[in-house]
Amino acid sequence: MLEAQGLNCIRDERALFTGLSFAIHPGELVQIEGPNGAGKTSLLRILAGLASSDGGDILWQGESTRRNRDRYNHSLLYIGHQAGVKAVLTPFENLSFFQKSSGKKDPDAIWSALSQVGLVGYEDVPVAQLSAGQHRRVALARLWLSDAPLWILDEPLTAIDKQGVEHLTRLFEQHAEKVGIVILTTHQDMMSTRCPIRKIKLDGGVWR
Ligand SMILES: Nc1ncnc2c1ncn2[C@@H]1O[C@H](COP(=O)(O)OP(=O)(O)OP(=O)(O)O)[C@@H](O)[C@H]1O
Repeated sequence: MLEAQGLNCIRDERALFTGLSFAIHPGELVQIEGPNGAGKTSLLRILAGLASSDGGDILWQGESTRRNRDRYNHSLLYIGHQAGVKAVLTPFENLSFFQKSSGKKDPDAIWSALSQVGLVGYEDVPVAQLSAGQHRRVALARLWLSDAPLWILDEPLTAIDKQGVEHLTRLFEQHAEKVGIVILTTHQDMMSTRCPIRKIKLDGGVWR
């Protein structure tokens, strides 16, 4: 379970949210909603440990993430706006690099992930030469390679076509069904058929 306890986030002397508290259980698919500038990315970065809050705490499996940062980092996969994809490398090289970071070497799994995101045939093209949607797909292919139970995804559907959005939505549902947790932001409509999407809304310093 992931718990936010009384999180405050002040940016540029503006309170994006204060006292934000929630608990997200295994099996939940959660969308953080709100208009541009409401603080969605700020919240996801705080949850992923990439930015500091201005008060409050985050608990993973009942323990403060400040106390056991390594354990928490191994439990989560964060894909943000800067998707961590190296433009000079090919999709295959990017995914090999990601795999190695978790101590694995499994080319078959990389081929399978490339197939899931429709990039077989582009595996040896430098990412810099790919389209925006294909670039995003390289980043998202990591979802098929990750064992992390907690996925924190900032706008994963941006630049993805309609069919891709449907395919990713099925993947998010499957991850939740396998008692994972998916927390994401998107401005697109997501039609989840197998798993209700819980929404947490940020708007002008208030949340619900
Ligand atoms: N490090 C920072 N320093 C100063 N201001 C920041 C910082 N990070 C975010 N902000 C400000 O906080 C506000 C919220 O930004 P954030 O990116 O979290 O919004 P968002 O809800 O994700 O927006 P969008 O829907 O446009 O992606 C913005 O006004 C932004 O300029």
